[in-house]
Amino acid sequence: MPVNDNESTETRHIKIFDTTLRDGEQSPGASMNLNEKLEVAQMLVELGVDVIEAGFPIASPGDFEAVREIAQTVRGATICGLARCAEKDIDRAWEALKGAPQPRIHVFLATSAIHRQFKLKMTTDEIVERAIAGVTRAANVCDDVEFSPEDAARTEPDFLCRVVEAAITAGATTINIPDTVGYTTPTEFHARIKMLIDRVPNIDKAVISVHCHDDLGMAVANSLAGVQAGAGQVECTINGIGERAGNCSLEEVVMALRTRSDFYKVDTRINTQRLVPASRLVSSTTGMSVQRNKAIVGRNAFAHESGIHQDGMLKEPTTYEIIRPEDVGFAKTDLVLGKHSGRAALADRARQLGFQLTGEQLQAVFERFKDLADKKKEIYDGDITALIQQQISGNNQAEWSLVDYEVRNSRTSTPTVKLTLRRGDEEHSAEVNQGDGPIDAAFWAVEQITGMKVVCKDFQVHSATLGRDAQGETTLEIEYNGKTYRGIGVSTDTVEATILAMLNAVNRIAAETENASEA
Ligand SMILES: CC(=O)SCCNC(=O)CCNC(=O)[C@H](O)C(C)(C)COP(=O)(O)OP(=O)(O)OC[C@H]1O[C@@H](n2cnc3c(N)ncnc32)[C@H](O)[C@@H]1OP(=O)(O)O
Ligand SMILES: CC(C)C(=O)C(=O)O
Repeated sequence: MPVNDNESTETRHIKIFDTTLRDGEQSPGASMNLNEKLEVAQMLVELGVDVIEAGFPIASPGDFEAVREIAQTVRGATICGLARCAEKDIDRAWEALKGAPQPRIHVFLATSAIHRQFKLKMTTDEIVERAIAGVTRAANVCDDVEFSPEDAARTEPDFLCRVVEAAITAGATTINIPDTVGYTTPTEFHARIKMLIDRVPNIDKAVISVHCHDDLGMAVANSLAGVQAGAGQVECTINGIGERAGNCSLEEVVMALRTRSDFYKVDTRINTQRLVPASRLVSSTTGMSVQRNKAIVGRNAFAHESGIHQDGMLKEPTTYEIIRPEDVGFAKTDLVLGKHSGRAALADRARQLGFQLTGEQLQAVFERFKDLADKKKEIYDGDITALIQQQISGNNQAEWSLVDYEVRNSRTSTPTVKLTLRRGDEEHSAEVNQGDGPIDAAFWAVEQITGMKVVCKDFQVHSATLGRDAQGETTLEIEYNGKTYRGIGVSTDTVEATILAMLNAVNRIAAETENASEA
């Protein structure tokens, strides 16, 4: 068995054994029906996995049927069925698998002292005998037999070597070393695989496999340590689903092996561009959503919100990304605009939206953008467009600007609006207690401060963006001295959007009046 500890220069092929349909399905609530399993199995073939563990045929008629259907119809990967070291399990597994071009029976028996004493109530000799009997029965019908000493990571080293040697002699072609309860550590697991390679005399007759659980969040790290020590197969699941905290995540282990091939010096057959579609399919099929910050396939895995990172990404993507998003099936990097973003990302988005902003315009939009980002979790393109349009249409004559406002309103009382505006260096305030509602009251307050009596000809409010925290856009037309002026205002608060729209229009009037007096 060639060992790829760092000094080796040889590239080894690592088999990817996917157990989404068996161990993954053991996640509470993740059961899949026959059609769903077939769809996932097809996706696994597209992904390029070497082995699909399709189920545990003795578990139920449905599981049997799914393994049988997958064995009959899915081509391009070894199809595997799980069995206890029990005649009826092995026979049932073979019944489901036979007919597949590349069938595999996976026989398991726990070997650790805890499992022997409390669960199986068997001595070490009985375990060895039972393992031999199970593997022999499977090998009599199927050339490809995998044996797993369940809870191997907690099994006494000498006894583990004894069982593994016996299983290989009985015909096992793959020896899978499970860390069934996610207890081991990378250094310890590396040593365990190395020990088997060094001490089991016939180990070169079998491929060593690793099967790690994530109870301490180390399933991927432990699997990688196993590969580094010489394992040739990794057992894993899409999105890391599986018993309890789950299994080693396929997308993470594959991308770690690929991204750090300089270190591991191995390759896999996985078509990595299918990782995100596979993750989405399994998530929608099982109803188990993927957390946003999940490595490789999470929504945030290639999203950047911080200004310093976005600036780096715009200059050179490798500053903050070690994987190209397209390589795992994302369309592109996502530069999310939010409260941590800077001018570089805002200017870039403005350009993408078709606006060429001057330095001054960018600065003004940036200040309003930061105010908005403090109020809103996500800033959409519609928000940015609204901010820019407002700036472009109003920035030349921004004579009156909003400082603050306060609204008091109820179903039974007349609304009150306290408003403060700035003109030049001076602040002007008014409190009005009149109007049909807070928006009408806001109109009165603006009129009172600016001294402009206007007639509202048209007034519309609509949502400029999506979601509960969407920005409202107010557009209005007012008549002043026989002329009509338009105004636009955008805010998450419709009263504020109205005041801003009103000021937008009022400032046009003020600019015109000023120009006329200068002429
Ligand atoms: C680490 C793993 O992920 S192993 C796979 C775990 N997955 C599952 O268990 C899902 C499918 N399981 C099932 O549907 C059921 O447990 C069945 C059909 C397999 C068995 O059901 P039952 O016959 O009712 O047994 P039950 O589940 O209650 O207990 C398991 C029995 O298998 C025995 N057993 C456990 N592992 C093995 C093994 N590898 N080889 C032989 N016997 C075993 C247990 O000792 C126990 O036997 P006992 O009833 O004589 O004490
Ligand atoms: C059946 C074996 C491989 C298993 O799932 C485990 O030990 O976790």
